[in-house]
Amino acid sequence: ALSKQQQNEVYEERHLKFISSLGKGNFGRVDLCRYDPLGDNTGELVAVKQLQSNKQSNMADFQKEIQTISSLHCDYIVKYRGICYSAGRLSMRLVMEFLPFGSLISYMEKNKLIITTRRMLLFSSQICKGMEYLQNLHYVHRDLAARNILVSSDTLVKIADFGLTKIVPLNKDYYRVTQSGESPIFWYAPESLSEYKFSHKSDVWSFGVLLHELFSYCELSRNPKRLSLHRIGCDIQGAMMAVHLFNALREDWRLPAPPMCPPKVFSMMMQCWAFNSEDRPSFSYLQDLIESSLQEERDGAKG
Ligand SMILES: CCCn1cc(-c2nc(Nc3ccc(C(=O)NC)cc3)nc3[nH]ccc23)cn1
Repeated sequence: ALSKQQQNEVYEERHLKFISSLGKGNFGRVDLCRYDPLGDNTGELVAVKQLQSNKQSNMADFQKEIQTISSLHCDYIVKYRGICYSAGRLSMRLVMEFLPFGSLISYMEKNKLIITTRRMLLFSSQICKGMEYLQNLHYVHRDLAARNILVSSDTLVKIADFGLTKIVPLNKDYYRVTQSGESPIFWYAPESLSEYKFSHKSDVWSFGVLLHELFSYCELSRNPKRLSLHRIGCDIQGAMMAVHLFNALREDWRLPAPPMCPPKVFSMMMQCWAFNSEDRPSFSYLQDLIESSLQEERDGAKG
């Protein structure tokens, strides 16, 4: 059941006008809708997520996702607007703020010729702040990747899609999952590959992979899955992929530096990819590294 605060924002289905499909997240589909109670097209645009399959397990996960996102209040996390109960009240829909510039991947591809290092460091800093906020609430995101970052404006990005987010129990510093599901293993830390362990430090590993995507302009030819399969062999299938990837990482293979990537930024990625989770930096330390890189870029610009 939803708390009092969560119930306040109830959207009536009859005023929620479908406009277009925006994308697919974990188990769900996201549509652009206009919430138009006056019926004169002056209503606000919202992003509405609904479950694809109404499998019992997915419904429970969806309710957890709604509880998670409605508890987050941060400039660098996509905002919760409310809930829309469908007719039978069987399935419900999650209403969120609409981010007009779409996914970071499409944004970077479209604008790669005008995106500066400073802009990429600004985006990195915003994602880092969003992750610091999540960590302070004991949330582990578990799916931090460019595909789950949305662009609000030319100077603001936000973390989206909390379908895999879990709360770390107070007495432990990691969360162990049972089902692997559709695992994004190329963003996974070694301990997540070998023991299904997820923690703030495994989120830091994924943040390093996200930095790699960002400084590769999210180009498909250089995406983490393609570069990793090139290393472990493209003929490896299923569970064996995780084994080969783990072995490559244990033998100190890492994603290669993106072309033209500033050395300080690649060094940041390498620190995130420390094999032992306790050797990885915290998000607040990463914040300081990014700030010092940003300052260097500002000084450099002055010449
Ligand atoms: C992250 C995976 C699930 N997912 C979330 C969204 C989403 N999209 C958008 N805006 C958006 C998306 C696409 C485009 C576009 O031009 N496409 C060709 C323009 C604007 N705002 C959102 N607010 C909350 C979720 C959400 C889409 N997929």
